[in-house]
Amino acid sequence: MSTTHDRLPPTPVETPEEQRANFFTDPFGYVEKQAAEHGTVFSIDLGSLGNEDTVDVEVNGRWVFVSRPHQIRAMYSAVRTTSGAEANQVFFGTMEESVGYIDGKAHRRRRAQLHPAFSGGKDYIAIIQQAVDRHFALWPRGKAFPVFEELQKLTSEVIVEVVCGNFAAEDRATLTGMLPRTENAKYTVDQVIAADKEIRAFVEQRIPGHLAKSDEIGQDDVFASLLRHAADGDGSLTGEVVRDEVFSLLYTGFSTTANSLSWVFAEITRRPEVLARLRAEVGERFRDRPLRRDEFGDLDYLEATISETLRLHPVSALNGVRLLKEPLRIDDYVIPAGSILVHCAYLSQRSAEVYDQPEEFRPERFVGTQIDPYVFGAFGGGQRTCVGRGYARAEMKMILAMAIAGLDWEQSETPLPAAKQQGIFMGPEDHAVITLLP
Ligand code: HEM
Repeated sequence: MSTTHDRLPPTPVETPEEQRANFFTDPFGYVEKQAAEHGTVFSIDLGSLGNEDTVDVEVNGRWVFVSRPHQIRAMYSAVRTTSGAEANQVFFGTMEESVGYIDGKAHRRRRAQLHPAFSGGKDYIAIIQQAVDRHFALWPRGKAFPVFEELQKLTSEVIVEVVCGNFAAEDRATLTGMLPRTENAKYTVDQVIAADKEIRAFVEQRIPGHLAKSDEIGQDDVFASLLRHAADGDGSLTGEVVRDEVFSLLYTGFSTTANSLSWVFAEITRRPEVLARLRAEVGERFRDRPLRRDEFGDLDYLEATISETLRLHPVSALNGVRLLKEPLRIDDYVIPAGSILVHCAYLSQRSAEVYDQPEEFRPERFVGTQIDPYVFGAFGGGQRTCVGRGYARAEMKMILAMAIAGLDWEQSETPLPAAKQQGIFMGPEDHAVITLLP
């Protein structure tokens, strides 16, 4: 238990309501301000997570941000004394039964059930290539357009195919059309919640039909694979669980990559030297054919450009969140039980203590280097590291390789757009406006 002698992390002078309003208006700007004033460990009151029955709300409102590799290591190593599920409620409000919402053994088992689908089990590369071909042909030529909106359509179509490939074509088209309504700053919170509910209901309605003909349909999408585990006697996979798991994968699967790809476009349309190196590496190879698995390793500079983009533009200021069940010492502070630890990759990845010349966009820094999860935190860390990180990198690599080989665009002369919350995730405020040459 915490005592009055424990040193608590410094906190802003504003009222809790002001802290929340300031953070949610400009998460990156607000954490930067706190780090400049208070150093590498500080807390912001982002509100209780509705856990008043189980934790002390006096401390539950404290979200303690950490951003140095040894602090992040301490946070992720405290597996037995932290809960990701309880802290994740801040994100997964409408994905109640999904992997983000469970801890311990059940969490490990669910991850094992999801893992094969996202680690090479399915040939999603061919799916991506076909979708890219169709979508690139439709992107406007000779006039400025927000590439984020186009990327959302593309990444939704691909994730629907990967997760729900056995749905009827019209159902897949409906889902693909619905998903972008869940992540775009132009929609109100109420509109987003309504879209979440609609999609979950749509998925749920299809469960009985798929169960009935499970012998006929392929087992090669995530939906079918979860239903098979359920049919094999895994009682934890109820209809509600399958519904929420499928929704969580569809949502995280399209929105994160669309935002991150938009940042790549925003960066490379302003950096002719980076684009020239990418063009030299990619060449003509992927204009008309997919990137083969054995060629993935060849594109070091492209891979490094994706890492460098995720370093400067993580999708969130909250890259890993864990509710403390017991006090934890971090540097001079004893963080009380009930607090929520936050791994803030935005701060660590822009710190001169962690990266050399952090403000510069230099993909070279990642070429030929091993990624250290406590230094590069765009995918979170520890036992809950992003389930879809391999898939996300492969999808982004494929789309970018085909864009670099097959599209040409005007160089942008305007400053890089500010980051803006699009839904759960952060993307370029202007939705990354680009102009393709005819
Ligand atoms: C650029 C793309 C992506 C980024 C930057 C990203 C980032 C993250 C982060 C920071 C976390 C939290 C990890 C933690 O708590 O330690 C996470 C978790 C998760 N991600 Fe991703 N993600 C991406 C793509 C995807 C994709 C494509 C999928 C699925 C298709 C996905 C599915 C998930 C799931 C299910 C979790 C929860 C894992 C758990 O709690 O065990 N993500 N992701």
